[in-house]
Amino acid sequence: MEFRPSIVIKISGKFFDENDASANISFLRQVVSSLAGSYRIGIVSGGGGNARKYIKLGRELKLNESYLDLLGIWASRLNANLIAFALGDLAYPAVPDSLEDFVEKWSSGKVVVTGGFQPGQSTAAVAALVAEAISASKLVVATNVDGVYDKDPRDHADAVMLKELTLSRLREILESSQSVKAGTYELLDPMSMKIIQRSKIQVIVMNYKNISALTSLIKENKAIGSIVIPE
Ligand SMILES: Nc1ncnc2c1ncn2[C@@H]1O[C@H](COP(=O)(O)OP(=O)(O)OP(=O)(O)O)[C@@H](O)[C@H]1O
Ligand SMILES: O=c1ccn([C@@H]2O[C@H](COP(=O)(O)O)[C@@H](O)[C@H]2O)c(=O)[nH]1
Repeated sequence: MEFRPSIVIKISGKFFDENDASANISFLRQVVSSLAGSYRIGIVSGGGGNARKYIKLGRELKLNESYLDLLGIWASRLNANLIAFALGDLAYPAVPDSLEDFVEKWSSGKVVVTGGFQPGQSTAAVAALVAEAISASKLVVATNVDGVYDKDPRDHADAVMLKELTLSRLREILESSQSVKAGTYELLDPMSMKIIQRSKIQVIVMNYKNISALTSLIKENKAIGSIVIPE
């Protein structure tokens, strides 16, 4: 069988909270179907508004962080199931619950869609772990901003987008917003950055509104969003 390079696409949970979420998912399906003949694709989805809603309810009920994370994991798995179902025959029809399970399902040759694995991390860490395990050539982080900024663009109108940056610079930028509390992770959590560093995974952060550009990003190496150099 012909070799197909592997890529991982991490979709922010915010993707599922947009008014046009079903149109977004249809676009994603078109892109995945146009790439699947030449690339092996792993998809990781975030938990989004559902995760935050259930984590907030759990926090009001004084549940511990581990249970709150589990609620977030279930929300991310719900989103993952939606994508897997929408991809139909292209995707493995069940969502993995661990890295071992992911690898087993990956051996089917199909697209594998996953949510969270275990408490204490975000789905960005899952994406990095999966990318490492399948030796992905790229990890694409599709989120609700155009790339990595020198500070959080949600809070700073003068934030400047960086087309290229090192992982160390990204770590410095995200340092002040790094948290390991359920539902509060932003963009890339500490665990994801450790894995990216040790396996030298190339990361591209882009806006999911531009999802149709994924094809030229993957096939032609077109510069889109921010590229994070793992050094
Ligand atoms: N320096 C920065 N550059 C870009 N985005 C940043 C930065 N600092 C913080 N952010 C925030 O990170 C958010 C993106 O994180 P993202 O939505 O990918 O996380 P997620 O955990 O996958 O989402 P969710 O929790 O909704 O599932 C942006 O909305 C942005 O406000
Ligand atoms: O492996 C994982 C993945 C996720 N969580 C928890 O779920 C929420 C939602 O995931 P996001 O990546 O933030 O969208 C996350 O905040 C964690 O609380 C987890 O524990 N383990």
